Amino acid sequence: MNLLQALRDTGALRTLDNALAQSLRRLDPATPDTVLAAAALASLAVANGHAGFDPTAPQRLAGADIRWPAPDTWCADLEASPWISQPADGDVESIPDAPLVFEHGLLYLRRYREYERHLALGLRRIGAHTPERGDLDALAPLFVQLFPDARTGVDLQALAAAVALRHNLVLVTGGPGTGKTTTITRLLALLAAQALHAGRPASRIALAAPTGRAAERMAESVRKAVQALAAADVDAALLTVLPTAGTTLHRLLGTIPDSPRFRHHADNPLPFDVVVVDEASMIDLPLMTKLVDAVADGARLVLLGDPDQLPSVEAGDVLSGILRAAGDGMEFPHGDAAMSKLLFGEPVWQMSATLVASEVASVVSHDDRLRAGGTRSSTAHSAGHPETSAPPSLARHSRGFQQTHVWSGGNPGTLDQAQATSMDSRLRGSDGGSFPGRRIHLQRGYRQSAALDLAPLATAVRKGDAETALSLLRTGDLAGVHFHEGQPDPLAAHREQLLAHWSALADTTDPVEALASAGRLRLLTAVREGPQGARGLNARIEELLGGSTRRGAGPGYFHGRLLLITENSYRHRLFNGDIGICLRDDSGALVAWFPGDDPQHPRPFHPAALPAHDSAFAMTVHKAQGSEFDAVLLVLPERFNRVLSRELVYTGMTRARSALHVVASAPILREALDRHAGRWSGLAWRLGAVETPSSAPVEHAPESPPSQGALF
Ligand SMILES: Nc1ncnc2c1ncn2[C@@H]1O[C@H](COP(=O)(O)OP(=O)(O)OP(=O)(O)O)[C@@H](O)[C@H]1O
Repeated sequence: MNLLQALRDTGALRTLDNALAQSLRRLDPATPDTVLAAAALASLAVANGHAGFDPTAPQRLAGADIRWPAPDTWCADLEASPWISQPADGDVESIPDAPLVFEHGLLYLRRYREYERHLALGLRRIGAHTPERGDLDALAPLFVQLFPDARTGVDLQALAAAVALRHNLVLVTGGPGTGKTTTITRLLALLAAQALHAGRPASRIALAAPTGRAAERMAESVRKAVQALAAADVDAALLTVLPTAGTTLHRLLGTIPDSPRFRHHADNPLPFDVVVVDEASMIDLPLMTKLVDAVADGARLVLLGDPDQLPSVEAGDVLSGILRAAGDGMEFPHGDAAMSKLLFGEPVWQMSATLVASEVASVVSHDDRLRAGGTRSSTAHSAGHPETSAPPSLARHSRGFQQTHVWSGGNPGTLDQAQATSMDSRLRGSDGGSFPGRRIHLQRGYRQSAALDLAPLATAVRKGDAETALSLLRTGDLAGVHFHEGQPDPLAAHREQLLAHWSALADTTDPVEALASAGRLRLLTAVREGPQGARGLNARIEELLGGSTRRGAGPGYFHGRLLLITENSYRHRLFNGDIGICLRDDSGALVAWFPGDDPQHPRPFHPAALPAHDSAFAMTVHKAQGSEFDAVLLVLPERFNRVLSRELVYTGMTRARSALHVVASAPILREALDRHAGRWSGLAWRLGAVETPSSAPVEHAPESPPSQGALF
């Protein structure tokens, strides 16, 4: 049997994938079967979130039982096909007549290869502009006021702000509560001061995020950070020019009805000097390309995100590609005496020692936290054990220096100059090559909650350390974390508490109050279908609520029903992931309320006039990205499903603010943590990182067969 037929028989291909292969066959009946199958798989790859398809690892995409062609012969067939172009250089446009492109080991649909190429060029264009440095001495007093810890050598937030003063393309990454938004707010105050000193108008600043909820959360964090700066006596003239509202990327770029194009693009760039975008891990390849395209020449782009979260549902994994190409910022500000003086008030060689000391200190403090949780000794870590908690780049810097005074005393000033020079040369070896973007990874969590001690568990999950995660869950020592092992049905085990919460939602007719209460608890699922899927759970919850308290309500909608918008509607200004609630008004009519720009003024809709929506008592982790809830019940399926990954579990868990309930079995949790949700992408390579497509983090092949059906 031929390969295309075998793929069709497994049910792996979508109609669209098959249609592409069939049209190539119709146009040229001599097209080899291996090329047709590869074309279908390149199309399927995009639907699975990849930018292209790697023919050396097809089993990651489909069909455990298929006899795949030998990679060499398959690649040779692709290279010989007239349907497939092979550009001589990653920066040149591929031949428009060829619908496919084979480049750096990946077979792309041409459109996605061109998105990647445009994105790489656009990022380089933004990063290539060096911002005016202004009078750094004049900025120093404010810098010290904003980052009082910088001079003691433990402040990566200060480093991030300093890097962002010096570079136009900056990524500030870190887990929840590591101060990404706080840092950027302080950076914006520094930029305002720079403009004031130089007699220039204040920078025009945009705050944006992929979803409405994420944009709202970001603006809220910025407002809080501004209040904190005001309380710390930062000049009010600097704070009044800072933005207080956020917007979605779609609104920022300006949608055009019934068109995938936006009003802002290279020829009509965004009217902003600084564009700050939160939740960057959620942005897919086409949207990031359009955003970057629309950033004006000379403007800054600051991306914030948590690289351990799930990648975008749509094709891309863009953030991870950019991160792999960007330097880690640790070389900064080598050779830049004025900058290092601003940051550290010290000469350059001492600055390097300070940085290393701060990194070692952060690994130590992380180990201390783990030890406090009673889970493991810090000895192996402190000796530079490969399992160090720091990301690889930082861990690399930390290793080998632990015998110095820095390690024993934690005092950055105690290194001698030879040691510092040796560190300095290692640090210099870590720069971002030719790619001008810079990244700083914040490590210290500041959002301490007495109610929820999530950090040790989140760290174990992020690292894929299932044994530690299970032991933390089982001992029950982490405040606010509960493990419901062997109780796969949350509606059986916790029925009374859950129903009490949802019934209470209907106790009010005030939409502001009801929307606030709606965010208190959420069932998050890995999958949409099946007994532990969002769809089935919602149907059962609706029935339980209707049966217990809402008898007589009309079909579909009822007072207290939570709604989740599942498509973007610019006409309604409602977007995929927005959550609302149905309430009866004084006349008895049901009204669907959704948050507006001002939380005190939600917007009413007629339920029947809403864009596509589901119930939102339970929702998938994918849909919950960018949102937080007081209590989260994270429900994993009983059977293995290929959507499971450590990123999914990490994203689900970190949506919780004060209580996390994990409903899962140990084997499924182990399998989930053994897998990465990584994607095939050539972006890092295009941006100058040295790697092959298969050296990027990609998911492991599942041990048990994947279940079929729509997953999210
Ligand atoms: N250097 C700091 N010192 C003290 N508190 C801080 C510091 N940085 C941040 N915080 C506090 O930590 C909390 C989280 O900060 P912030 O919202 O900036 O984090 P984030 O990384 O943007 O979080 P998220 O990923 O959830 O958006 C806030 O209450 C903030 O005031």
